[in-house]
Amino acid sequence: MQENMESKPIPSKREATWERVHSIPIIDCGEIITPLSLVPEHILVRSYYFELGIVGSLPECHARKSVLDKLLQASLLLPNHLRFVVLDAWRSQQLQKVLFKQCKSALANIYSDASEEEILAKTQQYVAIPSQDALAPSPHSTGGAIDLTIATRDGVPLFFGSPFDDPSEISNTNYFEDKLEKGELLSEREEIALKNRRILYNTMKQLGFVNYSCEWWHFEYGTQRWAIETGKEFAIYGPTAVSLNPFHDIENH
Ligand SMILES: C[C@@H](N)C(=O)N[C@H](C)C(=O)O
Ligand SMILES: [Zn+2]
Repeated sequence: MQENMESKPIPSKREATWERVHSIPIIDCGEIITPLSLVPEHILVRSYYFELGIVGSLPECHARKSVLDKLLQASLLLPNHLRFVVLDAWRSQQLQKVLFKQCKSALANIYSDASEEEILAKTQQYVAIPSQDALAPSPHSTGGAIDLTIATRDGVPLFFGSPFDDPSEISNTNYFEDKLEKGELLSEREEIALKNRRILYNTMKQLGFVNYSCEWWHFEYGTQRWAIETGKEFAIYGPTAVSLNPFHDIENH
């Protein structure tokens, strides 16, 4: 199974604009949002922004129930010595705002000659505009978006070629595939990153997730982007809220 996952190239794609993404209707199916840390034998959860102490973050990661179910099934496709590590999933509006602001100022520092408009456009490549608009939500506010990586069961994070949330071209899911296509030789480390990106992409894809092509770690199910890429007429997840008690639904039945 592993060989297939790491040898299958990631197809290149043209990412839809945010405008196009937000033009897709949403009919929320009302599915519950659930904590992701209750199946640690298959999925590890490290709430990345909480560990960084960013306001608006939670110690737990939450997603829609089907996202958890699919993630669990995808985890069974991973080679036995590997495990998914979820870094973020449902996101509060407050957190989305902080991430947007932080990324914008980091990019403004890097591209000091760029105009405000250019910086804004670049920022939107790496962080969605904070929105809980029922027609145009940021993907993470729906519980259908998930940021994840892979580690070995003995605790070593796999190498993906760029750190999580690095706002640069090397984070493009296809970065190493593109190099290969151009006939460039990959170093040994780059070969490893290429294979690890393929493993993550192909396992998630098999369960119906779509990847955001600027970020090797970002996947969606049930969202507007998912609807575009899977040919659905409408998205099934709109913006939602999280109950801080994971057993809330059980207690209410
Ligand atoms: C901030 C980053 N981890 C991320 O999730 N980016 C996408 C584009 C988003 O904010 O939806
Ligand atoms: Zn994300």
